[in-house]
Amino acid sequence: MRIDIEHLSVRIGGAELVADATVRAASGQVVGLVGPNGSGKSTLLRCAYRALRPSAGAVLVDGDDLHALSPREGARRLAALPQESSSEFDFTVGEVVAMGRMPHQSATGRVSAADARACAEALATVGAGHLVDRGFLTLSGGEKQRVLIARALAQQPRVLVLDEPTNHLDIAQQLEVLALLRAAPRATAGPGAADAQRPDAEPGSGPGAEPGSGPGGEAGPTGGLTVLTALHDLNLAAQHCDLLYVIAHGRIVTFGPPHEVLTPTLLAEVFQVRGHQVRHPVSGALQLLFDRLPHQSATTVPATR
Ligand SMILES: Nc1ncnc2c1ncn2[C@@H]1O[C@H](COP(=O)(O)OP(=O)(O)OP(=O)(O)O)[C@@H](O)[C@H]1O
Repeated sequence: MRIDIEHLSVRIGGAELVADATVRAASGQVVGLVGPNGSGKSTLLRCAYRALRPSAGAVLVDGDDLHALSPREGARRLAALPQESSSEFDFTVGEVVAMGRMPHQSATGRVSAADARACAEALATVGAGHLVDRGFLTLSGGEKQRVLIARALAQQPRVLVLDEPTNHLDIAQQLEVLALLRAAPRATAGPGAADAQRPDAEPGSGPGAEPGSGPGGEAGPTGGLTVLTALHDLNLAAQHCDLLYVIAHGRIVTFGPPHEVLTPTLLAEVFQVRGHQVRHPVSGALQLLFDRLPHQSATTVPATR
């Protein structure tokens, strides 16, 4: 199932927080949204999981306007992990994860064997099965984050929208969670899903290209978990995302495979750092090294609002 955020704008109190943003994730892709603080990532994602209604544009889930679907149908298709979602639930971990099953339950709210199985699997996936009887409030920040990811997985969505899922996680857990998100599409995808994750099978990309308009752009495989996630850590984004969209001042400035997007020029213009692309000495994966940009040579993306 794909998600297409089409020409989306958000205006609040006279300010345009997001302007004409188009972000597309084909079925089974892991798509990252990166940008500096205050660039509009959370605002865009809040529209993508229905917490905010856009002023213009649309969020399409498999071609249907998400904001026109019933809440139940929307929640069956799409789950979210908001940025500040560590709500103070006075429930056990098992009860918090079971909340993810609500879109699938009858009006009586009776917990079926399928519900129990989905919750147990979700907790096991994030390595938190042992926490099931703990009070949510007693967990560490990282444990809470993993439980909230489990709640989203228990919802068995086809599209997962996450805002900074690695918040509160130590480095091992950051790598674990992102590997998990990458593995999820392969675990649940239909035939051909693995192909869609190859860089050479990704949509047309780069500045000026229409997102999803290139070879393969409309050809995501059927089935599979589609992930759209905001990430601050550009190295994690580079290593775990098929495609990156870069947002600055509420506008998408470029998108494409990480190695094409995270160029020294873009890192200087958008993130105000001097960046170098290197390869991991063992894995060969793209790595970014940063240092401060000399102040006098800093260039900035023109403000759009
Ligand atoms: N309800 C609101 N009213 C007014 N301004 C808002 C509102 N929500 C967000 N903003 C502003 O919109 C801009 C974008 O905010 P947003 O939270 O989307 O950025 P972000 O890219 O997610 O930032 P960060 O990386 O710091 O989390 C910020 O300047 C923020 O102050």
